[in-house]
Formats: sequence, C-alpha cells, structure tokens
Amino acid sequence: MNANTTPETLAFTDGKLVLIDQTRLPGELVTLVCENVEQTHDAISRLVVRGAPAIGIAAAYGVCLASPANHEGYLAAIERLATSRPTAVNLFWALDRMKDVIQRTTADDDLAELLLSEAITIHDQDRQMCRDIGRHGASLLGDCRAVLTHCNAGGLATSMWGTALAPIYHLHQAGHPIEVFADETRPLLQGARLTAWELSQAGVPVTVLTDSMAGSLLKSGKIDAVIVGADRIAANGDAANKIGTYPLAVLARYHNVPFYVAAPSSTFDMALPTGDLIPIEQRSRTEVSNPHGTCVVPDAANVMNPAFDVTPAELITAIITERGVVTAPNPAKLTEHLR
Ligand SMILES: CSC[C@H]1O[C@H](OP(=O)(O)O)[C@H](O)[C@@H]1O
Repeated sequence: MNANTTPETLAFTDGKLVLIDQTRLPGELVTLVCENVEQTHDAISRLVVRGAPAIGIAAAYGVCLASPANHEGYLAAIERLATSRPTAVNLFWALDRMKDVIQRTTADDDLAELLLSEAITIHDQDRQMCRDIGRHGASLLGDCRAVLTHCNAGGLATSMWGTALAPIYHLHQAGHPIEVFADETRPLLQGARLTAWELSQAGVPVTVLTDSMAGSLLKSGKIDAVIVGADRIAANGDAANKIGTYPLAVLARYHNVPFYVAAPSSTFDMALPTGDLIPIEQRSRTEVSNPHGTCVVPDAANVMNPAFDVTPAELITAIITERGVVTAPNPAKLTEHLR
C-alpha cells in the first residue's frame, strides 16, 4: 500500500503530540496538539484519538510529555494515562513497554531519549503490522466484491491503513474491484463519520447504512464478508469490539457470511481466558440522549451506553493478524500463532 492511502493519524514533533481531531471529522480536518500528560489523557478519553492501536501509540507519546521528566514523573504519567479508557488492551500493552524502559534505566538523564525512541518504535511497528494485516487479509477477501464493516478500524484507528480496512486498501490499490458497506455505528457514528470519510478520501466506494439495516443487507446476499477490528481479544478468541459487533456476527452466521476480525498481536490479552472478563467501557448517557446537543431521550428515562460488546470465538470465521490468519480460533491455535 502506498504511503498516501490514509493520512498519518498522529505525529510527535517538536516535543508535542499532534493528533487529527477525530471528533471534528468529517466536516473539518483539524489537528489538536497535546503538550502534557493531562491533555493526552483528555484526547484519548474524548476520542479525539481513538481505535485500539492509535490509543496505544498516543499514550506512549503521552508518557514522553511527563513533567517532571524523571523516574517518578514518567511512572506517574503511565499511571494517569492507564485511566483514560479501559477496554483497548493496546493502551496497556504500550504503557507496559514504556514502563519496561523506565525500569531498566537507572540514570534519569537517559530516560527522555530512551522513552521517545520506544514510542517511535511502537509507532513504526504499528505501520508495519497494519501493512502485514492488509497483505494477509487480502488473501481472504480476494474473491470479495462487497464487504460490510462496523465502526472504524481503518487508518484513523491506527498509525495508518488500519486493521479491518487494511486488506481493502491493499486490494483497491491492486486494482481489485471492492466496495464497502459501513455501519454508521451509533451512538458516536465512527462508521458514518470516519470510515466513510477515509474510504472516500482513498477512492474506495463506500455506502453508509444505519446499524439496523445490517440484517436486511446480509439477507440480500449482496455482502461477501464482514470484517471488523477489535479492542481486546481473549486467549480463547472471544473479541471485544465496538457495540453492535456481536449482533452483526450472529447475523453473519445466520446468513452464512464469513465474519473476520482483523487485529495486530498487540490486541491479544492472553492473560484473560475468556471474553466475559474483558472490561467494557461505560460511557456517558449524553452520547445517546443528546447527540450533537439535540435531546432525543427524556431526562426521566434511563440510558445504557456500553461502548463495546464481545463476540464469542465460535462466531468468528478467522482472525487476521500481522503474522497470518487463524481460522476457527481457539486457545491452542492462538497460543501457537502468537508464540
Ligand atoms: C483497530 S481498533 C478499532 C476499534 O476501536 C474502536 O473503538 P473506539 O472508536 O471507541 O476507540 C472500535 O471498537 C474499532 O473496531
């Protein structure tokens, strides 16, 4: 995939973290600059930067903004950033890598350079992981003409190119005719706002549908495969992803449509035996009751707003990582794959 397929989601320049502000898309392509840990924590919590890999990379750079720039300051930064969002394991995977650097470095004055070097390595490795997921996923989607996806697991959710969308960019650039149907993904509309934006920018045909239309679309026979990202995958292959993914997997199975999960190895949490142990982020009621400031739910009513659900491994046709494809995932296969 050539470099200009999707924009760089984030960068660290002149000692500052520069983020595409994803809350402003698709109407405005603007950046938000984080100059300290608190601003980075806020950017992750408000989904200025979002998507499991992108959250991990942003948090790694956020540690580099710690003050004071010493062991205690950096460890406090890691502790603070770990409270930004609970579900995407990539956040904790990246922070653990930064903590390892601190713990194996004695001299404070070496730390700033070593930590920035580790954050840059995490960022660079993510680019390669996404590129490899694209290559491996393309082998699965090679006969597909129309795929359905949920939320945004594209370049904006990673360093660039994405996970679920990486195979689509790979095929599109190879001249393979493929179109994407994108669930709008209530309540924050990452599909309508972000997936449709980045695919359109790349020239990939995309159609937005409301989440409730997915069943009829799958019943129509038009969809050749469903492909989604993940925020945390347990040791048995159960996968947490944006709310609405689980019912999509049930519908795909009912209509005999392959259901693929694309994620780098940094999204696996092998310490969790099953997905029911994955922490699910509960977000504010206003995201559901007052979208864009318009009241659509009476104050007297209660509101649910879990940001993720868990798809059991038995509903997943295959998991695509940067290392290859695991069909019918189970603990033994995943342990071997990630060895
Ligand atoms: C490539 S991980 C993308 C993953 O993250 C999204 O959640 P959020 O937008 O809340 O960060 C969603 O679950 C995507 O599949």
